[in-house]
Amino acid sequence: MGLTVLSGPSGVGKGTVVAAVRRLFPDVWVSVSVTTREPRPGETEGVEYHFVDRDQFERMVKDDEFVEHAEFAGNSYGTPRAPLERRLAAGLPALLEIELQGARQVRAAMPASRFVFLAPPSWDELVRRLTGRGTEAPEVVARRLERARVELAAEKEFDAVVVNDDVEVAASRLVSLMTTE
Ligand SMILES: Nc1nc2c(ncn2[C@@H]2O[C@H](COP(=O)(O)OP(=O)(O)O)[C@@H](O)[C@H]2O)c(=O)[nH]1
Ligand SMILES: Nc1ncnc2c1ncn2[C@@H]1O[C@H](COP(=O)(O)OP(=O)(O)O)[C@@H](O)[C@H]1O
Repeated sequence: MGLTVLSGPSGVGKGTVVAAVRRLFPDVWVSVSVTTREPRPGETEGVEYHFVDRDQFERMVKDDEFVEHAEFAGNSYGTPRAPLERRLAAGLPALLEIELQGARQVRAAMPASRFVFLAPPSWDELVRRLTGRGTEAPEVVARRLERARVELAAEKEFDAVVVNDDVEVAASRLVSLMTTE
């Protein structure tokens, strides 16, 4: 009942599944990451992310304010340490949605955590989702697809795999994995 880490390739639907978890299971606590990426339309400071500039991010790294942090497609992302530690110290479950390098850092630092891989129903469906979102320029999509190939190969490092076919089914599977021993 401690920490669950959700990872998976860009475009598989991690953000969508986590949004469904927030909606259907409002008691589940989800860590809010810090990023240097620009907010997308509809994103709100403090909800999807805390948006900071590079200097602020670097200062937070130096001050050891992150449990883990990584570069992804030209931006930095990190998990704030203090709120997560407060949550876990109280014996309550917590969910992180992070990319592969971060998941590996958490595995090294907190090996008792549960690692869940969100997988696409197929490669073609992954390409469709990543292209269909329409929020990134073509070269950014290409960079993310390249990265997705590497991330798909890491599936076997994870404790459990959830296929994101239906969003609500995937959200329910994730939450039941979080709450079973
Ligand atoms: N290591 C790490 N990765 C993160 C963190 N927050 C988000 N990510 C990952 O960064 C990647 C890019 O996120 P984002 O820019 O929101 O794009 P999207 O996930 O493709 O919608 C995704 O794989 C996220 O899971 C974090 O705090 N640490
Ligand atoms: N189960 C699903 N079925 C169909 N489309 C999905 C599903 N889950 C997510 N999507 C769509 O796929 C795209 C990528 O989802 P997103 O949550 O942004 O992925 P990630 O956070 O993993 O990069 C979005 O357009 C989203 O609406």
